[in-house]
Amino acid sequence: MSTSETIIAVSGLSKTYESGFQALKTVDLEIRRGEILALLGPNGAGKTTLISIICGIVNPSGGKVTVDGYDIVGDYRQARSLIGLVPQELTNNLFDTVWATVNLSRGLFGKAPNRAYLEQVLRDLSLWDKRNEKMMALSGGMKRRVLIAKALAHEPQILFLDEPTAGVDVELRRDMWEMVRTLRDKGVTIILTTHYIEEAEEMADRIGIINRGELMLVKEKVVLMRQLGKRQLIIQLQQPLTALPEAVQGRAVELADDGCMLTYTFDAQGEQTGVGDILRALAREGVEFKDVNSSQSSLEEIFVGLVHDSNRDRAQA
Ligand SMILES: Nc1ncnc2c1ncn2[C@@H]1O[C@H](COP(=O)(O)OP(=O)(O)OP(=O)(O)O)[C@@H](O)[C@H]1O
Repeated sequence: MSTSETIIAVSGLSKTYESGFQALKTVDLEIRRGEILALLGPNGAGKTTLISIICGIVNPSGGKVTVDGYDIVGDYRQARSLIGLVPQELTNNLFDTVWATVNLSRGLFGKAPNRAYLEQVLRDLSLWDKRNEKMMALSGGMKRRVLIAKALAHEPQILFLDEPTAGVDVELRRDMWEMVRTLRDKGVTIILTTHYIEEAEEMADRIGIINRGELMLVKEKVVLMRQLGKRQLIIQLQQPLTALPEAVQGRAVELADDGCMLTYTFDAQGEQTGVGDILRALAREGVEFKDVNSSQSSLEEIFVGLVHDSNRDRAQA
């Protein structure tokens, strides 16, 4: 096994479906061993297409992907055996039991039987008590848990989760996050696609944003939030103001909430935030504060801003 930092290398990857629709346009991406990478993007952005190509389900139209050095086309079996995929859609044979489903999946990858390992996987996913039940008798949430167990059955080094928590209840979502963290602690590389930005915010080490078949950026989550996030100082006033105080005119200060609140937006990265200046200037003018606090824009605001700006630029082009 290679120990290089990159476990999946995607270069110049493109996909045009038979309909002529170009779902991916020259994607380059290096996924690091042991990281949790979240791929965010609106509906139809190309997330599933990208994952499906890496997992060997969809053929690329151009470019190259290697998984731990194995080419996904030329060395398909080796590459695929390193990967577990939890797809969006339920794909199980409804007449099989939970145990048979998971055991069969392990066998398909040519792995020797390992009852103890599979028992642990089922226990971790709260499925052990259901092991003898037929798939058709399970609830939707339980079926999803089986999809995860199936993906883990052959002890993959890499786990892809395609919108793992779409439509699942709070408990399953929490269990899934817990499981993802445990797997990461064991060194498994995890790639998840999601519409839930808070999920990426909570879980990911790095975040990739896909829009219209293009990977717009891939960055460390903390860097992304620091670079693109804006901070805001929110000042609640004792007495409403009818106009912006002169001392803060020309600064990024706005009067809101019928004159009862002042907001000051500043660059979170800047060396000088200007917060002290603003507060002193207001105090000098006799403005009295009821409450002062600050907020950091969320990943959701950053994401919406980025995708919105890019779509607007395209429309204007
Ligand atoms: N087999 C196919 N033939 C033609 N077009 C397809 C095919 N599969 C996907 N597409 C199109 O490619 C685009 C990207 O789809 P994809 O499923 O990769 O997006 P996604 O980002 O995963 O979206 P979602 O968040 O809705 O799952 C969509 O416009 C989709 O309609």
